[in-house]
Amino acid sequence: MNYFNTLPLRKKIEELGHCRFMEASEFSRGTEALKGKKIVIIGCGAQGLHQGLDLRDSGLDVSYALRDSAIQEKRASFKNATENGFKVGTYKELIPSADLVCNLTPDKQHHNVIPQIMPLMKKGAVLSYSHGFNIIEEGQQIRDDITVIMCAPKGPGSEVRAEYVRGFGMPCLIAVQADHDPEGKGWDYAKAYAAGLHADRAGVLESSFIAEVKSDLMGEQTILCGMLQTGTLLGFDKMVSEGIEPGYAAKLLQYGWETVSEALKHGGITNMMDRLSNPAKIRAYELSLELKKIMTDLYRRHQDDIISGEFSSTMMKDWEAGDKDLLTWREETGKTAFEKTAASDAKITEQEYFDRGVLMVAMIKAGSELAFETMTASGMKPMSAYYETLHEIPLIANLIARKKLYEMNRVISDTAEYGCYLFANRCIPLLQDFMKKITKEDLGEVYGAGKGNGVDNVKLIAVNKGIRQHPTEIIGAWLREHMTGMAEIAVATK
Ligand SMILES: NC(=O)C1=CN([C@@H]2O[C@H](COP(=O)(O)OP(=O)(O)OC[C@H]3O[C@@H](n4cnc5c(N)ncnc54)[C@H](OP(=O)(O)O)[C@@H]3O)[C@@H](O)[C@H]2O)C=CC1
Ligand SMILES: CC[C@](O)(C(C)=O)C(=O)O
Ligand SMILES: [Mg+2]
Ligand SMILES: [Mg+2]
Repeated sequence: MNYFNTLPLRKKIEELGHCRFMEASEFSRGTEALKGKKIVIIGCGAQGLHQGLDLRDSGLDVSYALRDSAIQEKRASFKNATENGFKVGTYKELIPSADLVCNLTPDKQHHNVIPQIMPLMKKGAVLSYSHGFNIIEEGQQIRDDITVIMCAPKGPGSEVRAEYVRGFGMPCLIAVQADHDPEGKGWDYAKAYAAGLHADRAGVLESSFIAEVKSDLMGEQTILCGMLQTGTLLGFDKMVSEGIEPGYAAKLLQYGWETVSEALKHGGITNMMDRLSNPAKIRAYELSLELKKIMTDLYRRHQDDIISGEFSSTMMKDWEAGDKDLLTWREETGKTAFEKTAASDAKITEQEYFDRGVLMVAMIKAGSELAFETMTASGMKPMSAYYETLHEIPLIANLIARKKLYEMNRVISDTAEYGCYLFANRCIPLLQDFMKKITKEDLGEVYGAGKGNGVDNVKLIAVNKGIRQHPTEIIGAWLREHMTGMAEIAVATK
């Protein structure tokens, strides 16, 4: 049963808006609450492996409980854990002595996994999640003596590790589930968990399971994955139809998202737009306004379906059908011309990715502002919407640079992958007419080459104002001031 839908409106609003930026001083005890405690992670995939490596490097005692078949067949999860020197055991061997059990199995498995592990957990143990789907959308019941917490990194597992290794961290939302903190230790555990991932170096929000799940689903379906998939597939076909060499088009898209969105991390949309020439900036701004107009209803539809539970019930029907839709969509994506075209070895400089990628910049701007606006209009707070949109875009774009859309959809959760295809399959037809007006100058060639940097002052001032006054820029500037340790990512191609 959908837990969110059982709540009175007052409670829904309160939980959706639960968001407080946690000060560095609140993490002064670091990982102390978890020191000497047995942490058992279930599942050793995208989040499981990388969180485990971070927690161990932070001096904590981590081992992995895997299902019997994974151990017997020495599957990837078993290899991930053992080759990294972790202790591995069955549920029966490891869970009874665990102080903290981290459920890092795929969301679609939670309703199977939790009933298996719950009887094995010792009295008063803590159960943690990195996403609220099972508790909120499925209404999973947990034993009364168990404390239920969340530490949800706002980025892919591989990047949770990469940011830690770079000396920074991944922003996290932490939460303690309502009525599931019988000993009052939930927040201490959640804070220590976040500190173990070095999330406090990037920003930790005190949140709720509800705020996390409703914002996370929205971000991943729209701007983070669905929009990048949409822009990539449409952009590639457009460039090729305009006579741009396919290998070059593939390269511009594969590495372009990563390169242009890196500018976001450091200076938000303002900085990304400032990387364009004046005429290109005005063009990107105008395209982004048009895109926002066309896509507003689609973004709202996705958020509305997430809030009402329509999205989760549709996806759960697909789980019951053996992932019929998911697997079809995955296969279709694999067969697209973009996925099948290898990037050429043509040299594209870092600046050229901006100059030749005006449409990509416009899509990132439109998509991230729209997702931010839609989330905040639905009761989620700006800080949380910022992490879920702007901060995370480059972290997802990195995955496309590595191995195209395949890599993005492989690394993100099953829930995100499903939502990504769902959105892209709706957005691609919606943007057909818009794409007819797109020229090679908007994507593929240098915008306004040879025409100089001159523009109308009044227009430029209005555009700059429009960019800088967006609420995502206001909260972003404040949050970035707290991210002093952020390290630059080495962009794949410069
Ligand atoms: N992917 C990401 O980057 C992010 C994920 N999250 C959340 O983290 C959680 C984990 O997701 P993610 O890391 O993507 O998951 P993965 O799909 O990467 O990993 C799943 C792991 O769980 C194991 N597993 C699968 N099915 C079962 C089962 N029935 N019983 C026991 N173990 C099983 C798999 O091993 P084996 O099959 O060998 O048993 C595998 O090691 C989810 O709640 C997700 O929403 C949050 C933020 C980002
Ligand atoms: C963007 C997808 C994500 O929410 C994530 C990496 O944060 C996921 O579920 O994988
Ligand atoms: Mg997420
Ligand atoms: Mg997610």
